Amino acid sequence: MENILEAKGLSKSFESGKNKSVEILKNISLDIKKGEFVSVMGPSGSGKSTLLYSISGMDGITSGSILFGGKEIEKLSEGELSSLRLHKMGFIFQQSHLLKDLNIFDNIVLSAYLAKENSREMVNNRARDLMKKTGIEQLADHDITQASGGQLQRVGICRALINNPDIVFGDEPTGALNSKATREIMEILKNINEAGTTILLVTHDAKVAARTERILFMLDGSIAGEFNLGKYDGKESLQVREERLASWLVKMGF
Ligand SMILES: Nc1ncnc2c1ncn2[C@@H]1O[C@H](COP(=O)(O)OP(=O)(O)OP(=O)(O)O)[C@@H](O)[C@H]1O
Repeated sequence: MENILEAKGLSKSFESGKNKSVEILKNISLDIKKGEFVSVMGPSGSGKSTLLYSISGMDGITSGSILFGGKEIEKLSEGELSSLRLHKMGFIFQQSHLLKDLNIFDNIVLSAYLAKENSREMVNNRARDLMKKTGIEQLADHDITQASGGQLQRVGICRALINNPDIVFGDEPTGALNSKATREIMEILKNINEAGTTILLVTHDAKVAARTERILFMLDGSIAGEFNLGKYDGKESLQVREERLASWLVKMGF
């Protein structure tokens, strides 16, 4: 399968005090194939979120290169990069970052109205379809204050998918949810992935990672190892996947 995303020799440093910088990502190279469902695990502070924001072009890098669909994203202008993020990428965060002044439906469609790629009618139909698939169709007119954490995360998923992105990035997308809502959100992501969308998640939760296909383990700014569990297609129980992943994580010193 073709790579959708590649990082080559990616490093990133942050300024820390006068004339000092600290290297957070250290010479990382990785490939994400089209249609893969990948998660990134590792101890707190190992650089997982920084990796996600760097390879999605949300945050700049210090050296190396990132290729999206074979194109080097650092060579894109700010306008081209925003267009790439708007049309080809979707983002789901731990907190849904929704706009308080808009109802749930308008939060979902906003970026598609801005993208102007499709008519409002088409966008509205897609939003309704996504809301149905994620089980929140009854919430269209509600304020975001009237929804539960799990419902808001579904709104965040609909918003991330409204422009039919090629890849969805998630930073602890189930981090604020209880275990039932986590399972439901992971089931939705599994369906999205089966429909062809590539997904890359950061998670600290082995139960979440066990539902993904390949797990990258970060340690101190580097990818210390990866574990290929294969697609979660029902051939093997989730419990067996969790056990296989847990024993690998122990070997990795997690
Ligand atoms: N904007 C920033 N400026 C300076 N240092 C930063 C910045 N963002 C992150 N860091 C540092 O980079 C390191 C990695 O942070 P990052 O959030 O990527 O880790 P993480 O593995 O996602 O952690 P967690 O699991 O706790 O969310 C941390 O030491 C953090 O303090």
